[in-house]
Amino acid sequence: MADQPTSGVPIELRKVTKAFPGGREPAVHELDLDIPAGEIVVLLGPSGCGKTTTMRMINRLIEPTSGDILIGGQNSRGIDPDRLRRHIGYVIQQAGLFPHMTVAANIAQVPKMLGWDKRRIAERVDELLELVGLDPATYRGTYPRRLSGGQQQRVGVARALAADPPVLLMDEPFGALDPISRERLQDELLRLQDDLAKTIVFVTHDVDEALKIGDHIAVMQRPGHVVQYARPAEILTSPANDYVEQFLGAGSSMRLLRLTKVGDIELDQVLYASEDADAQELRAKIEDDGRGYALITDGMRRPLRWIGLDHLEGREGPVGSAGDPITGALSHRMTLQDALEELLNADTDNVPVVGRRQAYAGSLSLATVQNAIAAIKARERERRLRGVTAESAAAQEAP
Ligand SMILES: Nc1ncnc2c1ncn2[C@@H]1O[C@H](COP(=O)(O)OP(=O)(O)OP(=O)(O)O)[C@@H](O)[C@H]1O
Repeated sequence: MADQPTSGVPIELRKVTKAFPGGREPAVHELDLDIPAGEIVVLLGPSGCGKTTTMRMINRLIEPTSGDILIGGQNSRGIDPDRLRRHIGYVIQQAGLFPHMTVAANIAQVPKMLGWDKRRIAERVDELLELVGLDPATYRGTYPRRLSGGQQQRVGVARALAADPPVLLMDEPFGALDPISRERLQDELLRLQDDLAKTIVFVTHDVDEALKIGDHIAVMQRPGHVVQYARPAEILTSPANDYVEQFLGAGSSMRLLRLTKVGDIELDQVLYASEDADAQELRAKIEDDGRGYALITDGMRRPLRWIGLDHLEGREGPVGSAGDPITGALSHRMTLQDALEELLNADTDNVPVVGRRQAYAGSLSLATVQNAIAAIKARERERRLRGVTAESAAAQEAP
């Protein structure tokens, strides 16, 4: 097995149409879509808008009536369908595992077809089980019926990744799971994708799922075409038309909170110092800063304690162990919604945020979150206004 996973390749759909015999309208109609390498692109839309048909044309489970699909620049019509499918992982709802095969045998299907030797397959199966968070010793010999829905889905993902394909197609993979397992698997997919950088086409009709996991979202409408193709924040703050707006539904502020990561907003820069800092020098800095407190960090800049002027009163030499231990820290990867929950339950108004290697990156308070949401909305209003002005100017110039 190569150490570096094979990263994604771009997929291009060029005027792709699928008309099923006897259908009143085509399932997919002249669809153009550029799916960048290494991104998660979500096909989002109501039932019957052609999401599954689009996806299944990519791995040629369904043949387009017309149009072309290029995978890594190569026209899929020229690739043998079996060969194509070995290079495209496919994950479906309820995993679709073979019940009479063990977990290991299910995962090993494609490597076996590719003629890998037994040892390489066994090593790969264990590696993949680890990757999707299942202990190999416990699960490799188990049968699917003994697994929970979430565990089955993890095995489904491991199976799709078995031969390290550059492309993954995921058709409502978490649709049958309870909300908690579903969230967990979404998080894990994002974590995996950080390392794997596959090109992932993901079908869902769940708006929140799309906003959370998509790098880009293609909002589809019947008959099989794309009405808006943009990044999640843009779809949320400037829906292309009434159809998209209605499909997204109400609650855009709450969705913005879910969509925005703590690391995306401007954090409060509370003064920080190490335990070695001179107590009286720090005291002077805190007085200058005006906030009345600072954060003490260790040598790796990891937050340890809050310190106030009273803790430093009369203290000579280094700060040492003075101050009150912090009761928690927020990760820069958390959504603002999760951060808000923590802030509401925190003992202090400000909570430190940690970035890579748990190093202090800034602080967050309720007021900071509120300002950030207001700023995102104001930016968007301004952008829309500019768009409208440009449109009316163009209309006036028109003969
Ligand atoms: N094999 C088929 N034969 C005839 N019509 C089909 C076939 N497969 C899909 N269709 C029709 O094509 C249209 C698009 O179906 P498709 O399954 O791609 O939609 P979808 O957006 O994935 O819907 P869902 O969310 O319900 O899965 C629908 O009108 C469907 O009835």
